Amino acid sequence: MDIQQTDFPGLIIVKSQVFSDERGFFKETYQKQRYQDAGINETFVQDNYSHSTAGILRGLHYQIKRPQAKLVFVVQGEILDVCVDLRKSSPTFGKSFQLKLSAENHQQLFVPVGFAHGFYVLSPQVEFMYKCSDYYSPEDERTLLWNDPALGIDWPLTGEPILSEKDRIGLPLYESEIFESL
Ligand SMILES: Cc1cn([C@H]2C[C@H](O)[C@@H](COP(=O)(O)OP(=O)(O)O[C@H]3O[C@@H](C)C(=O)[C@@H](O)[C@H]3O)O2)c(=O)[nH]c1=O
Repeated sequence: MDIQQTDFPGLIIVKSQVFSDERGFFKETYQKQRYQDAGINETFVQDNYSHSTAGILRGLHYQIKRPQAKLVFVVQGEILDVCVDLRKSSPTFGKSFQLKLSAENHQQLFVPVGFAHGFYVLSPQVEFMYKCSDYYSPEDERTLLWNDPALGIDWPLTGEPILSEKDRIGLPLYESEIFESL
């Protein structure tokens, strides 16, 4: 397993070993001991799966009282994954991290608690999967505005992104709740 630390404390890029043969390939997408050895100690309690088509933008989401660490990866297609650090005492507070995740590059991103998370779909179809360290809690969910100029995120848009109503009316950083004690 290949582990790459980022400049954002706790945000880790993971690539499992891919075993290819004439039938295709095999890889482990989570293995408790190996991921713990890589510094991912969370207990995951929920697995999620979404399907999206080109031009869809989901996010930027976080739960404020029941924050979720996430282990995210793409099973089909390609996305630009974006995480914004909302941990007040973090050296990268308010900054965004971007990474292309695809079925082809086999990368996963471990997003620790304290980040808002979202992605933009780059391919015709995307199958996206992720593990979460806490349960979905809709009343606790917050949406950070994807195009808040203060975030300076360079989304590689090919037109107007397709958004949910919730995401269209997200709040800019200066009006958003942040993680005061992280
Ligand atoms: C996230 C989630 C949604 N839902 C329901 C609520 C709603 O009716 C429907 C669609 O929800 P959403 O519009 O929030 O789905 P979506 O925009 O895909 O939300 C996800 O976005 C990415 C970027 C994340 O980081 C995830 O944590 C999650 O917030 O699914 C659940 O039942 N459980 C869940 O865990």
